[in-house]
Order: sequence, then C-alpha cells, then structure tokens
Amino acid sequence: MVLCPVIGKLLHKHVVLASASPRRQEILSNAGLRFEVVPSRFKEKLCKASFPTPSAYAVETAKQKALEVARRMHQKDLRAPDVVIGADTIVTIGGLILEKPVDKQDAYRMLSRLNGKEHSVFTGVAIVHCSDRDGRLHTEVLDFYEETTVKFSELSEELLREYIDSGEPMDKAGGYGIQALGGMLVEHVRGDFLNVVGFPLNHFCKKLAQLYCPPRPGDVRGAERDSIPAVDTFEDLSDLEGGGGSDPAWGGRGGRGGEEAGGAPPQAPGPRDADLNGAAEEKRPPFPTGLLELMEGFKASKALFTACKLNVFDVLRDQGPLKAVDIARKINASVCRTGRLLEACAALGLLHKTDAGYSNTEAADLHLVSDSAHSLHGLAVYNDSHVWDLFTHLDLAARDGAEQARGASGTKAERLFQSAETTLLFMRAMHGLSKLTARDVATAFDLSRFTSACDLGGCTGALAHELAREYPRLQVTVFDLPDVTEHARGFQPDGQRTEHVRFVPGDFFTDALPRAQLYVLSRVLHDWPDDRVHHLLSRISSCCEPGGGVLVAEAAAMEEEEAAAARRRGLQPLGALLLGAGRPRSARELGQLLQRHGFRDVRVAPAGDLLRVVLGTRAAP
Ligand SMILES: O=c1[nH]cc([C@@H]2O[C@H](COP(=O)(O)OP(=O)(O)OP(=O)(O)O)[C@@H](O)[C@H]2O)c(=O)[nH]1
Repeated sequence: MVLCPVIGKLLHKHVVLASASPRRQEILSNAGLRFEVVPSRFKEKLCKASFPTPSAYAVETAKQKALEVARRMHQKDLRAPDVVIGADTIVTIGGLILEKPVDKQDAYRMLSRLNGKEHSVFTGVAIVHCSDRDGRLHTEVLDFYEETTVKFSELSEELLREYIDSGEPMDKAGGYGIQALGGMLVEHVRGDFLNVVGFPLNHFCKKLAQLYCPPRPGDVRGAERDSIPAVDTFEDLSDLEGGGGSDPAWGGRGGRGGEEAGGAPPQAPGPRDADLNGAAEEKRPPFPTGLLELMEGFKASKALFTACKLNVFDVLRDQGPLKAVDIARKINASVCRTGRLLEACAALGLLHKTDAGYSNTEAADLHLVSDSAHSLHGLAVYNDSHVWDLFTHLDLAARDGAEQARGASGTKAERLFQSAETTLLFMRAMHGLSKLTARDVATAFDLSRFTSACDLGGCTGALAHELAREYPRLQVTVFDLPDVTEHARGFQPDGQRTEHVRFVPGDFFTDALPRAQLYVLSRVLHDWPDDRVHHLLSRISSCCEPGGGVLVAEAAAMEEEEAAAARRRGLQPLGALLLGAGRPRSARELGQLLQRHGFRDVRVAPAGDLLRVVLGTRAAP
C-alpha cells in the first residue's frame, strides 16, 4: 500500500489500540492500520498538579493506558501483542486541564470557559513495544505529544445549552467534538486537526518513520528527521523491517509537539526544517507553557491559602451564590481586592462564576470549607502560616544548612508547640491529611488478627478511630507528646467506638511505650534522620511480642514508580532540606529497616494515591 509506507511497517505485527475512542479507531483504520481494540482500564486520575506541563500529564496518561493493556494481555495469555498504542486528549485554558465532562453542568462550565477564547488541545501518545523475556513482559516506550490551538467564537448561552442538549459533549475532551456539531463553535484552528479529534496521525507517522525507517548512511534525507519519508523511499519495505527496541531512532525528536518521559530529550531545533511538502519552514522552540506555569504557581497556592484563611469558601457554602461586594462585606475586606481574589479562585477552578455571583465548586465544598468531613482547610492555613515562610528561605537552606534558614524561628517542634494556637494549627492540618488517608492505611492489610494497637505520633487520633471502626476487636492507644494529647479532645468524633481509642501522653524516643500487639507509625519516619529511626525501631522491636507487628505508612516510592507519583514525592526532600532532619525513604528501604530490627514477612501495599504501607511481623528473637 504505497500511500502508507510507514503504517505498512506495522502490518505484520500484532498491534493493539488501547482505546475505546471510536474516533481514534476511525483515524487509524482510515490510515490503513490493522489492529485489535482493547480499551484500557487505567483510571484517568493522575494528580495533575504533580506534572510540570499539561502535555506531560497527557503523555503519562497515554503511557499508563497502553502499559495497563500490555500487562493485562501478557498476564492473560502470557503473550503480549507486539505493539500497544495509547492516547489521551486534553484541553487546556488558563492553566486548567479539561477532560471529558462528567455531566451537563460540567460541560456547560467547560464550554463557558472556552467561549470566545483560544485554547490548546494536547494529545499524548505512547507507542509501547512489547516482548517476552523468560516469561516476563519487557516494554519499551516511545511517547510524544502534539499541540493544536483552537479558537472559539463568541457563543450565546442559548447556543451552548442547545449544543449540550445534543449530547455530543459528553465523551469528548473539553466538552466538544470539532469533527461534528462542535465544528460550528470553532473560529479557527492552528495545527493538526486530527490531533483535536483525538489522534495526531501525522506526528505518529513521523515517529513510525524514525522507528522503522532510519536514514541510511549518506542519505541526504537523513537531515529531514522530522518528515514522513516520501513514498518512493520505500519501494522495498521488507529490508528495513525490525523491532524498535535497539533502533538508534528510538526516542528521536518530536515534531510540532515534543518528547516526554520515556523518549530521549528533544534535540535543539535546527535553524530550518523541511515540512511534508519539502517547503522550508522556520522552526521555533515549543512555547514554555509549563515553565511559565511553574514560575507563577506560587501565586495560585497563595490565592487558595488566602481564600481559605478569609473563610471565603465557608461563606459561599452557607450563603452562595454571592456577588463580590457581598462576599467582601461578609469577610470584612476591600471590595476591589476581594473581587480580584475571587476572579483568581474562579480561574483556578475553585469557584464557579455565574450571573448570580460566585459559588463553591464541588472540590471547594468538599475540601476547602473549614468544617466538612474531608476538610483540608487546616492544611491550607498551616501551609500559609508556617510552610510558606519556611520555603522563602530555601536558598539559605541549600547554601548554609537548615539551621541558618530557620534562623530565630527554632526547630520544628519549638515552632509548632510554642503556643496552644500554633499547636492547634498544626493539629488541624494533620487531622485533615490523616482523615483523607486513614481508611486506605487501615485497610491496606487485613489487621483483624490484632486486638491492641498503639499509634505512635497518632496526633488527633484520626487513624486510630478508623482502625477501631474497621476492626471491632481492636483497642487503640494514641501515643503522642503531651502538648498534642492535651488538645486532642476537640477532634474526637461523636458517637460510636470512641471508647476503643485512648490517648497517652509521652515521647516515643524516651518514655516507656504502651504495650500493644501492633505498633503503627503513620507519616512519622520521614521526619527523622537515620540514627533516630533506628533508635525508635529498636525500642518498638524490644516491646513487640513475637507474632506482633509494625505498620509503617509513608509517601514512599515503589521501585517501578509511575513518573507522576515519583515527581510528586520528589518535592519531599525540599521539606527535609529546610527542616534539616528527616528524609523520604523508598518502600524497599522501609522494608529493609523493619527486617534489620527483627521483623519478618515484610509486605508492602499501596494506600490510596499518596501513601504506601509496609507491614512486618516480629520474629522470635
Ligand atoms: O474535538 C474533539 N475533541 C475530543 C474528542 C474525543 O475526546 C475523547 C478524549 O478522551 P480520552 O483521551 O480520555 O479518550 P477516551 O475517549 O476516554 O478513550 P480511551 O479509551 O482512549 O481513554 C477522545 O475519545 C476523543 O476522540 C473528539 O471526538 N472530538
């Protein structure tokens, strides 16, 4: 098939499209590709904030979609396909990533945001080559993305509502389908149209050309690395057939878009590159959207913290929607400044803005009001008043050490417990975080064989209560500093099973540890350097009876960590740098620590998105 020489390279391979998108299937089969469709079951819920750019998010999602299918197929038949293709399309505007709307209201919010403006559409693509090595799946990933800019006309509310009622937006990134009715919303498109529809065919073919048709030595076309080879270059397709793994072209440079993790870094663009028609075109470096977002990111955090501190979300939960002037009056602030803060919160997706005024988004109602079950309000206020200040001295900490950076403000304990007010601030922050993760930690392993547990540094008892709720036979002791236990009463849940949780004041480094079958250390060890961790574990080990256990929960990386989580955890050493004490440890390292202190049968399990839990059983000495 002369029209698709590079696609032809895949004809003899078992190719799988890891996508349920009918558009992707259509684009690729129209291009002559033969493939099996196995929709990915990968849940598209990577933490967007942990990616430096929206494109990196799309690429990682595409990669995870493809890898999930490769692993599942290999597991099922012990035979993976030769190639798995994954893709993910997102829309970005004003720093926000829009995916498929969850309901009509969400579609309306998305389309209103895009109305009259220009936005970017990114599709991340992953081409995964699979092979079997001694029964184990081996994968090599080439990934890339393409960006297209789309401008919407000014659209009336009526038109948007009618469009949403057509049902078209619901399974489409950004809430519109440019190939159908949604085409009427669009004033102009800059870049690859098919990229918007869901698959950047042109860039994909260039990648295949790099993989399967590397330039022959002395071939003048070698310089045109970015172009799909002209048809006449490939009269004899078979002589170049071969796997992509060891191919020097593997991981070559991208086109208008670029490379992401897994491929080689983009090469510096040449002064001129040839386009498909051979015409010379000025090559510009990709616009550094992600970098600019990072440069401005601190303002976004500050806006969120400030709105929390001024209780904007509480006011709107109780009385919203409200106009800026009314909110300003209720929070006792200047109308003009409040207006700007509210605009910023709306742009960050924390508030909705309609003709009736501002109202909370679902996330704000869940997490940013001060008294909800899943509130992170305390964490925002603590980050604003303590962590923010600390991070302004990051340069000093890097240069002169943590002591200098902390200056007169003292050690972490000194700062946190200098007054009842600061202690409570810290406890509220920890309470929100613990409640968020407690259930995942409590259920990561079946702990029903234990009848007593001691949560060391258990703070407000959020995890202790979850353990008591999950395991009816369990009595839990929360062991924490007297400054903490003194204030813990105010955090106790009403009602059931509170009699199964008790608080004992003490310092786990110096005071006798309460007797228990299971010792729990949740988000404790990262605060301490190695010598202190050994000291603590040896104390636990000598209290723990054979058959008893120790359960450690940390934001610990696994060996083959997905890039997103690794990046998120990558910020932790900054905290350690400033506090000058602890450090994050990998799940493997935590397991080795437990083994060193006499715990056997060490197992690791994920606890939600944030934490890993390591459980060890005390062996007979
Ligand atoms: O103009 C258009 N823009 C986008 C689309 C379609 O939107 C979806 C994007 O979603 P995603 O990348 O997550 O892919 P899914 O459909 O969920 O399928 P997977 O199984 O691959 O996750 C995509 O279908 C685009 O085609 C459109 O049609 N027009």
